[in-house]
Amino acid sequence: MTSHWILGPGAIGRLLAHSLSPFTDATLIGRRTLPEHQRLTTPEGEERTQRLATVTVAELASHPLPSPGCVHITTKAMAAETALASIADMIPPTIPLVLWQNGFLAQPRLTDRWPGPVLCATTTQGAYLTGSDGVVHAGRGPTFIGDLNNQHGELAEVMTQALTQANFAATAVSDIRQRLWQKLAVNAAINPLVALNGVRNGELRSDAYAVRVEAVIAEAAAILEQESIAPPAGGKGEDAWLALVWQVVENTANNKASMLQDVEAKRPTERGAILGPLIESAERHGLACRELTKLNSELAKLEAAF
Ligand SMILES: NC(=O)C1=CN([C@@H]2O[C@H](COP(=O)(O)OP(=O)(O)OC[C@H]3O[C@@H](n4cnc5c(N)ncnc54)[C@H](OP(=O)(O)O)[C@@H]3O)[C@@H](O)[C@H]2O)C=CC1
Ligand SMILES: CC(C)(CO)C(=O)C(=O)O
Repeated sequence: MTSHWILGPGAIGRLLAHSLSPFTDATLIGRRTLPEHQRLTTPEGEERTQRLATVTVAELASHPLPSPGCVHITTKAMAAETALASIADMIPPTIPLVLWQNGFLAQPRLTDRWPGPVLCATTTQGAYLTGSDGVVHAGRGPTFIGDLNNQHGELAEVMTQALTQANFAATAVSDIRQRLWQKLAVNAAINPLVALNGVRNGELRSDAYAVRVEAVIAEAAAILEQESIAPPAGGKGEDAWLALVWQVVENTANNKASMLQDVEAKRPTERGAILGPLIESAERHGLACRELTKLNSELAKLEAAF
């Protein structure tokens, strides 16, 4: 992979740019001008400043760059299509995309609409921004890459090699759809409740919230079965999902989940990409989704007040 454009210079976008830049040609593309000198704080607390190639969409339009080898889209889920549309005239439609969003919103839509290959990544790397020139790499974790129709296995291999060489450990997989939905299920059980109640993940274990967590999992487990998404760790149905969610709550007890961070910053949440596909699937299959719909409405009401 010769050159990478990274569209969406947020936490994941900057982490990717910091990782790739020492090894290959990587350009961060955003809506606003960013300082060239960007600071990365590693999980070990080390600070490194690098000069990253950054450009705005407007600058790209007036001073085109040579076509890249691929475009990583690292916006939030609801912004991915608009972001791609803003540069679509500047790249051949055969360029491979890599979608880094949580949930399952941008992935099926862009797989259907983009003529070139569309890879999807699901990552457990953790990162957050500290102003316009800094990103904190809070925790390392694996990344899995594949495409929804399993037609681009070789490309996924090339991409994971480029990332792994840049110390961004990644593995090509043939079951990315399963993995995206599994992560979505965990996010649906944790994120809306902590965001609505302003609590850290571990609080969900208290009586005040546990019943609602379990109600979400019961609805999600039935929906996932209809979507042919295997329960985690070879387990069976709702119990396996419950065990996974409580394990993640335990492991991330002290975390402020991403949706809570969005609510605190009065930013729109990714509810449409996380709760949306579950509710849409429940409606299609005639399944109950009262708790999921209630969470979605409560979040919509909260966001409307921002
Ligand atoms: N951060 C993390 O640890 C993890 C994040 N993810 C997922 O990765 C995705 C990205 O998350 P994250 O990096 O945290 O999000 P951020 O909010 O930090 O970054 C999103 C970036 O996209 C930019 N953007 C929005 N619209 C456009 C546009 N039209 N053109 C160009 N840039 C645009 C924003 O810029 P602006 O400032 O102009 O709004 C911002 O820089 C999400 O789906 C998230 O769920 C997954 C795993 C871990
Ligand atoms: C698993 C969880 C909920 C951990 O905080 C997460 O992925 C998020 O914050 O979005």
